[in-house]
Amino acid sequence: MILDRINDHKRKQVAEDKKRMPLEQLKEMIEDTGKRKAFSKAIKTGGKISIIAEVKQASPSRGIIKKDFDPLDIAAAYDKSDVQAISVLTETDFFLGDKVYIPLVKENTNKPVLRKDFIIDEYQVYEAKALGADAILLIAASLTDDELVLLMNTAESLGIEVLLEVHDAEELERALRTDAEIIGINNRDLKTFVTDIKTTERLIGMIPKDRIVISESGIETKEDLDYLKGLGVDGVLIGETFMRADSIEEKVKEIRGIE
Ligand SMILES: O=P(O)(O)OC[C@@H](O)[C@@H](O)c1c[nH]c2ccccc12
Repeated sequence: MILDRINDHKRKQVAEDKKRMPLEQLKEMIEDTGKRKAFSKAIKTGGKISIIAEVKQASPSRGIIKKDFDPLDIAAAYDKSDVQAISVLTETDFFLGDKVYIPLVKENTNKPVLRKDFIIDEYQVYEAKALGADAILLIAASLTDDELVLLMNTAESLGIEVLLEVHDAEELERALRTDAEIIGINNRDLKTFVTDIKTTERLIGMIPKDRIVISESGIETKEDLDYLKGLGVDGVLIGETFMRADSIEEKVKEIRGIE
């Protein structure tokens, strides 16, 4: 299964990273920006659906998505567009991301940034903070309940927010037992790569109104956005559709229904 493969690989990488830069040293690089909750504030618009736009070069299911990939250009386009936050893939071997893309992107925008990676160790949460991320993704399918609580507590202590991703009812039940404020429903099954936007419809009814709900993956058109809005999601996470667009700014307008 691909998710297990990625996580196994990640465990080895984190072990090497810890040798290169021990946690104590990493902690010294963390600055307290005092900026808390920037991510959830930005995506709680109180009205229109919010968009988290992703910086994504490739994926294991699609291969290379964007050939002339320049994270700075993409960040600049997202900065000018009606998107509320930016997700940056930092996983190197399956998604061709890079940790340095976070500080790079932050140079070109003040919008909050989510670190999108396969986080299985506290070390990576400290790293996300040192890189300047406002939020991290945690994937319920990759973590035990105890690991989830530990990583969420670490994030909380650093003033970094968590988008907790689920794909099915069982994962969602586990997520709801934590105090995760932001729940992501991934329409893509990370075990099979099958994407079905109706996943959101199947799960959203279980989620109490006080949580922020983000629908992730496979969102391509204005119709998709309208459909998800109708289901009551607060926001969407979109990567490929923007990466394949000739103009990101035009694409954002198109799916928002702005002429
Ligand atoms: O490119 P898409 O289909 O718009 O999907 C974006 C995002 O949801 C997807 O990249 C994603 C969702 N959860 C993940 C976990 C790991 C890696 C990637 C992801």
